Parts: sequence; C-alpha cells; structure tokens
Amino acid sequence: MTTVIATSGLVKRYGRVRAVDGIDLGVQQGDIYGFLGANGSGKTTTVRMLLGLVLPTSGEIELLGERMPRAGRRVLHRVGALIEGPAHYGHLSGRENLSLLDASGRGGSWRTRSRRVAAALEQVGLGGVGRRPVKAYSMGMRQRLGLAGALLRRPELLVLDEPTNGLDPQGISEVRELLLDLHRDGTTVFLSSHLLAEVEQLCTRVGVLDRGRLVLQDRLATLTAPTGSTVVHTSDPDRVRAALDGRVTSVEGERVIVRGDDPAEVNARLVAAGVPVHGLALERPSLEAVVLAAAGASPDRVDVRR
Ligand SMILES: Nc1ncnc2c1ncn2[C@@H]1O[C@H](COP(=O)(O)OP(=O)(O)OP(=O)(O)O)[C@@H](O)[C@H]1O
Repeated sequence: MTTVIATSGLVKRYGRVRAVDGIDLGVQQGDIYGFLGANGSGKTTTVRMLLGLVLPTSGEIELLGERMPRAGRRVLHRVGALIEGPAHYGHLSGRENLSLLDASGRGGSWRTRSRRVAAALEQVGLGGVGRRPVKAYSMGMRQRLGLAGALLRRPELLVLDEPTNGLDPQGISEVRELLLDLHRDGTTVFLSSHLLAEVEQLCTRVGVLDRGRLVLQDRLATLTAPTGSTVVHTSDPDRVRAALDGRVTSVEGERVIVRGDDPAEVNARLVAAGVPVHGLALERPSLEAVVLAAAGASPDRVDVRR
C-alpha cells in the first residue's frame, strides 16, 4: 500500500489559536479520503499546509513520498488542488483563465494546451460556456471552473477543499459522479467537507477533525461495519419479542433490534410464528452516530443535513 499523504504531529498556531493541533493523517493510494469537520475546525488550514501555502508551526508532511514544503516544486505539478473560493480573472473567459493557469504551471507542453483546457472544461460540464467571461458565471460555475483547473494535469492526487460549495443538488451529484470516475481511473482524492452525507456517499476512508484534533480516522467500511444484530421492521414488535425469546435488545416504534447477524434465520423464525415482517437488515451504525460519538460534542458541530 503506497502512502500518498502522511503528516505527523502537524500543528498550526495563529497566536493563541491552535487551528491544527498535532494531527497524524494517513491517506493511501486509491483512497477517496473524506476530511470531515465543522466550520472552523481547521480543515482549510490543513489543506493549505499540505500544499505548502501555509507553513506549519511544527510537525512533518509527506506528499507523494516527498517532504513538504521543501519538495513543492517537484511534487505539486502531480497534484490537482481546489482551495476555498478559487480566484479567477472576471473579464477573461473560463477558457482563457485555464490557459493562463496552465501556462503558469509545470508539466504540460504549450502545443497541447488548448486540447487540455477544452478537455478539462468538458469534464466539469462547462464545455458550452467556456468562452463566456467569468464575471457572468454563477457561483456553481466558478466552482466547476476551479475544479477544471485542478484537473488540467491529469493529477495522481486531487486535494479539494469543500468542492461542492455553492453548487445546487444537480451540480453536487455531477461533481460526485466526476470524482467517482476519476477515482475509477486511478486518481486518489482527498476532500474536505462539513457534510456528513457527502462523505458517506463518496468516501472510502474518513478522518474527523474536531477543534484542530483528529478524533477519528479509519476506513468507512470499518466504521460502519455490522454490529452483530439484525434490524426487523414490523407492525407488531410485541410478537417479535414473544417469538424470539430474549433476543430483542431494543424497540423503537416499528424498528426492533434482535441479537444475531443472520437475517435469514431471524426471518424464518418470525415467519414460522406468523409475525408480520416488513423488512430485515443487518444493523450498521450510521456515520453520523460514529462521528458524534467520536467528536463527543453538540450535534451541530458537523452538518448532518442532506
Ligand atoms: N490566517 C489566520 N489568522 C488567524 N486565525 C486563523 C487564520 N486562518 C484560520 N484561522 C483560525 O483557525 C481556525 C481554523 O480555521 P480553518 O479555516 O482552517 O477551519 P475550517 O475547518 O476550514 O473552517 P471553514 O469550513 O469555515 O473554512 C479558526 O478558528 C480560524 O478562525
């Protein structure tokens, strides 16, 4: 397994504020890593440090196997980045903005520039409007243009700070599809977000930042692994209790939790006893429950809205 991003004891202090407080991130090749945290928890500061835009107070960063910020010139052309509120020249078109960006970076010939720019615009769904001045773009279109900039060099690693900010639901789902496509083609993705649902739908690994501290980091599949119980949906919880003799651990309305990780076995017993069963599934904790348990704070710390 190749490590793509590794930090150890990473700290950033602004005066008395410890914006980032000793974090050890581990992102492996092939991950879609969701870096989750409430507003102000230190996500943007971390992303800026990863890219060499802000110097750490202490700690170490390795990006694609090289020490940052020292190796910035060597590695950054292999990384596509989108940081909060990407800046563009409003009087120039999207195409012209991307050409300028392409010309300012390493690793791409001028001969193939217009082809690269056109391909990136097409990828983010701006193919038809690339000639319009950016001042006429909506916020969502500007965000897409920022993403197109990150894709110009077909990067091995994409580092995206709140990539769906300002997008409508249609735009959010298009970005999700785009990131999944890029991931299928071998790109590792590191994205920060304050939206649990976004991370749950997209990511393979999750890190949770709470007031500058990394309180959780693991594979999503591990965090939401089956608990060993089965959830039964029924209109008659009392008869489930009677039929399963002591195996019911909790009842919430029509949702009954039964000890045992074989829904077929539970179903067979209930059907044999004539209990109406509307649904059965292995019980798994939601990412929301896992995050709230780890962050141990008020539920508004991470935004759970869909
Ligand atoms: N340049 C700065 N000077 C002083 N304090 C800063 C600076 N940048 C960030 N901070 C502080 O560091 C903390 C973390 O901020 P940061 O922007 O990294 O959080 P975030 O999780 O990205 O939040 P958001 O999603 O709102 O951008 C906040 O308390 C913020 O006020």
